[in-house]
Amino acid sequence: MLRTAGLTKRFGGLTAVDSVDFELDEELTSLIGPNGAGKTTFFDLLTGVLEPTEGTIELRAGDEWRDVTEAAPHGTARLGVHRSYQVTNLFPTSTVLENVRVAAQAHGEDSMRAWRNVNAFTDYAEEAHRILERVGLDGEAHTVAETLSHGAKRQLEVGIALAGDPDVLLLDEPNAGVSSESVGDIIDLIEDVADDHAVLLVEHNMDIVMNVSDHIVVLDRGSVIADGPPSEVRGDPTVQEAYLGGYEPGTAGRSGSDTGSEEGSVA
Ligand SMILES: Nc1ncnc2c1ncn2[C@@H]1O[C@H](COP(=O)(O)OP(=O)(O)OP(=O)(O)O)[C@@H](O)[C@H]1O
Repeated sequence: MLRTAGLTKRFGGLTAVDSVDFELDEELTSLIGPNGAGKTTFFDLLTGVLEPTEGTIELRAGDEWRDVTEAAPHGTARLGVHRSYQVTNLFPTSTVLENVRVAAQAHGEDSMRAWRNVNAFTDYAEEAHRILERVGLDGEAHTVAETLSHGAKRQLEVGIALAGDPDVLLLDEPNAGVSSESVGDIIDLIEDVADDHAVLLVEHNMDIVMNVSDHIVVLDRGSVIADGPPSEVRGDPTVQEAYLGGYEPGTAGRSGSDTGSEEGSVA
């Protein structure tokens, strides 16, 4: 679905992403690594927020690979790469339904869908309702977004990303700030969207990562230090030393990185 070759980003003398060769298939891949490893910078490169210093990014379109290295965020979104943001990216005073409907409409107008017609408003609202059901927010359709719990906001962000009808979904810490009771819902949501999207997940909660991932890529100081299924990556001594030293499995009820050093999370 998406691949990079030699992808590099330097900020002055600091190499934040260092010659990364990466491929995302129809699966759920997690990108993990210590704070400052380059995960957010890698996401920013994939979505066109940052321009690479070197290397290429390609997206598969049918049987062909399309070079999207130079694409701006709007362009990568139109080509099917959508991201749910670590920092909340909602219209806070609009309802849950409005947030998703507007995203669906923006995408529909962009892609000039055939069903754009006089009933378009209703169509987009119906699509938004379907998405809300999928992300578990159908009961909150008329709630004002800013009044939602942290967990529900993360669900809404995923809903907004889904409204763009993505092929590739980049999930940026969907568990950040989520209460322990809601972690199970977030896991269910991640697994559900991974059924029909290629998903790249950045997440500090290792219980979530080890549970949901088909594949894990470990970054350390901008470079890939390990790449494989969870069972392999977990036992890799280099990964243990660089990142997983403090990880104790089986504590998935705890929240993510922005609440500090929690059981099940390493940073
Ligand atoms: N705009 C920027 N200008 C200069 N340096 C930057 C910039 N953005 C990131 N960096 C640096 O690049 C490195 C990688 O940062 P990045 O935020 O990508 O790491 P991360 O793995 O996402 O970390 P975290 O887990 O804390 O979110 C860090 O050393 C960071 O200080």
